[in-house]
Amino acid sequence: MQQHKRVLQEAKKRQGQRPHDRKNKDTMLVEFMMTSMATVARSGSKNTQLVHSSFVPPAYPPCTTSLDDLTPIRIEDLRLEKHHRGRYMLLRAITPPNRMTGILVLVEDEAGEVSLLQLYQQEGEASRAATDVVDKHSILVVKEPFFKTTASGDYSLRVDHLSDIEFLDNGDARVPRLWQPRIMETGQSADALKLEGNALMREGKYWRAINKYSSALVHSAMPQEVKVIKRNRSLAYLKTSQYDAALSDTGFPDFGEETSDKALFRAAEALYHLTRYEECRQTLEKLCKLFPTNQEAVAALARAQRRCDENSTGQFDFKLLQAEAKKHRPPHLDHATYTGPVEVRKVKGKGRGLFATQAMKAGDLVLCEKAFSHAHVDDEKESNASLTLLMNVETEKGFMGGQADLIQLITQKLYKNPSIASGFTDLYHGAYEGVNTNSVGGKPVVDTFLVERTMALNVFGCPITSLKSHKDVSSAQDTKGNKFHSCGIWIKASYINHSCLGNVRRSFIGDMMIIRAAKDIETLTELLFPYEAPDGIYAAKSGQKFTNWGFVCTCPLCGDIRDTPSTVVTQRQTLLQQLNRLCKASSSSSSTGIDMTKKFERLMKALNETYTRPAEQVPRLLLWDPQLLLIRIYMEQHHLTKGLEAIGKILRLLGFTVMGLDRTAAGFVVAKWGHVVDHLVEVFLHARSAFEQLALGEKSRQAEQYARTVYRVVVGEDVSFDQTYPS
Ligand SMILES: C[S@@+](CC[C@H](N)C(=O)[O-])C[C@H]1O[C@@H](n2cnc3c(N)ncnc32)[C@H](O)[C@@H]1O
Repeated sequence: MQQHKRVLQEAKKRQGQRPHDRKNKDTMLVEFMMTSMATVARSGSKNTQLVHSSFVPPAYPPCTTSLDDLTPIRIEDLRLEKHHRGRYMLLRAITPPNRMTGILVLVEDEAGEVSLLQLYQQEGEASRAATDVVDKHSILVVKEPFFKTTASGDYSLRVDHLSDIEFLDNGDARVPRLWQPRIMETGQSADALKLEGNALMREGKYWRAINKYSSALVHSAMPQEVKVIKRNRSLAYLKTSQYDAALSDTGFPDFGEETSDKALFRAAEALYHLTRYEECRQTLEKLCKLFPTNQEAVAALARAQRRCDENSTGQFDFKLLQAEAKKHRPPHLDHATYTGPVEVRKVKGKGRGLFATQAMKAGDLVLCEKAFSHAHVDDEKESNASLTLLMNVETEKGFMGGQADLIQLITQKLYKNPSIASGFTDLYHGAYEGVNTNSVGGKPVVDTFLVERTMALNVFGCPITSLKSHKDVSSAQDTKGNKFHSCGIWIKASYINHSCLGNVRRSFIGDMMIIRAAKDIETLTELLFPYEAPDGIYAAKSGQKFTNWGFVCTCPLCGDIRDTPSTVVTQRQTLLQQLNRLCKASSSSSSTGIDMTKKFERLMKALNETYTRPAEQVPRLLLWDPQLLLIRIYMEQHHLTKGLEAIGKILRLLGFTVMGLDRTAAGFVVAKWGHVVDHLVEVFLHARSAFEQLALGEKSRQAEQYARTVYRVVVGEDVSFDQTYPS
């Protein structure tokens, strides 16, 4: 990062200069082809991790001027480190593309001058081949070109905003004569072009088919023919995830005369992907009525109905969701979002926040939200994967893997489907001011840097499922400390502010985020969860944990960390070390004698005395772990009274208020919920076991209910409870 900063500073010194040491065309061609060959060789070799690293330039806005109002500029006239505002370049690719972090290609202008062109935020190879984006002989326009020095000291045109580039069709009047192919499509009929489009569709070349159909439309004047070509193009748009355009091509919402089943079906598909489930359902109902023998439509209607039900009732088949998350890679699940009784409100000092509009009980479903965008990183797969590393010298932040991929995924989604962009662009994006227009000349404008900033302030890491991480944590298999590389954006959940001691908790099943109340919540309470799970360590820099998010946490735990003198922290550490030694000794010897447990209790008491604020206000997160060990020891030894006492202690350490953890017939009640951790399931199950052995059936059932509630909060559902904890 520092080295690149120096490169950038050096480059800045040359800002505005016209470079006089540009390489000639032949040298550039040879060098480019050598680099391309090396990329291919690297990607083909086994057991190598291909790291594509790239430095993000200082943020700059996309072009918001219509092409008609821009004037041309040639490569020769470009100045270094400059955005040539008000200008455009007409270019032709003279090489096939090379895919690195971006797509690289050599281009020439009409004067035959050559430059490297770097295109960023283009789709990944898996969804669109680089040659489908730009290939040898592609003709394109770069709006307000940015010319810069590359990390290797060469010069390049760099395009970060998708909307700053426009590809021209051969038939386009702006294509210079010199670059026009010998056989022009202008001579072809609309019907012939449509047939070519159909052939490309059959070959799976959807992007090229779109171009063919678009050319056909230019040459067609007959309404019926236009309708057919558009209907065909709508399928190509669906295949390339351009749902707004697909919907528009079907003639939705009135479809005109003689509505075809294909148009209705494609409109319904587009609506489904735009998550407009109710309109999708209505369209399919119409289709089923008009074409009652269409079995595909019947199945699609049933699917749309399920999404509508999930959306309105919050009833999900969680067993199915878990099975799907296990099976699908990436784990992108086909389900709707349910939004519970919540609303966005302003909060003093925090911008906006999410509030409960109804009282909720611990375990209640607040949100079950489908990711707006989700980047899956297979944590188990280590080799031969390509990894993107983006470094922003301006903000001194780096994005790796999932987060770097997410910027590209979101940018593409917004560019392809402007109708759903506002959900994302309305999210908090700090001080970055985006451009105040979202379309120019009927084409969407997407600001990559706004996407990057918004992503950084709203992204959440996620496991493949919280069920898996719960099992890992419970069996002490979690060696990564819950650091997940997959990540995503969940729009509604993004309005939730941070507190280390939140009242709701998020969990995941694939790309579905499930938020449940982790406490009983009163109406109009602000919903809060920890952005990072608190560890209870009293370190001086704990308060700086959230500087990346632009705030300092003021929750009671962080307040206590700040107020606790270092002498107390040292004393606590010494006691904890003694306790750890004792734990190790107990695990290596088969018997855990009375002496040892007494020592344990003494140390725990001494540790508790180092805290001044009641655990009800500030949970003692460092202590529940050893306390759990004590519970296990007592339960193993069938010291049920001691076991129940120890359970009461752990719950109080975590801020719970409980009653009835004894041998009496009085009910076992959690009067107030504290901080929920995964191991609480085990704690309540120990209580169930103790009560069972004491023949206190009702209390045992109650303890199991609490275990299930905690499980629901940490895993997201409780249908898998019996399998995870067979009795
Ligand atoms: C995911 S957004 C949460 C919603 C945001 N408050 C809004 O207005 O849209 C994260 C941003 O909210 C603000 N925020 C979250 N928790 C906060 C807290 N405890 N105190 C102050 N600001 C907080 C910070 O600006 C943070 O970067």
